[in-house]
Amino acid sequence: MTDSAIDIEATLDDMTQRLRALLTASGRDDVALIGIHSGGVWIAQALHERLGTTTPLGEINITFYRDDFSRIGMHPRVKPSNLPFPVEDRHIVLVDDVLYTGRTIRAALNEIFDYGRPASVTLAVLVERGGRELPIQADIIGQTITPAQGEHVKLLGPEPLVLVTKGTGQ
Ligand SMILES: O=P(O)(O)OC[C@H]1O[C@H](OP(=O)(O)OP(=O)(O)O)[C@H](O)[C@@H]1O
Ligand SMILES: O=c1cc[nH]c(=O)[nH]1
Repeated sequence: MTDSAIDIEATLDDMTQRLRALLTASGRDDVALIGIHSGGVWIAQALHERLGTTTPLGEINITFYRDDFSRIGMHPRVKPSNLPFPVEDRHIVLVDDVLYTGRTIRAALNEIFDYGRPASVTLAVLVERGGRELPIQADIIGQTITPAQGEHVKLLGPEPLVLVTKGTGQ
């Protein structure tokens, strides 16, 4: 089996603890979680279970909202978004696996706001790496990693969850 670049289970436990503390401190105990397809949904599922959140998990697929959509087009079998709760006035926790340029989060926020106006959005990511191209930061970061120039990190899953680092051309 491929070795994970980080201990995912321990990182998820630690994120859950910090997220719970943050939500309690800000009076946002009643939250709805939304994972970004696909790795973000796996992380959101893990946090949803650990937090014991009662609102069903939401999933969004940002394909239509990507700022390079006209360049890459759409995969014919793209999985649709599913937000099984009203977004209006809800405290949302948006979850993704990797935060890099911030463009995926920008697209996800646009999509969420098309469903309604949330009371707040808290961002939780498993890993963040440098390279932001937009003024977007996460509230909860599992691990900060510094891949070498040209390396790409990817979360494999859903079972087991493994974070791999690949050089360009591999
Ligand atoms: O901050 P950014 O520069 O937007 O990068 C982060 C995004 O990149 C990856 O998704 P990707 O679109 O590569 O697809 P994947 O979920 O299939 O890996 C990852 O899952 C994040 O959603
Ligand atoms: O390294 C990276 C950069 C963008 N998105 C990823 O998933 N990994």
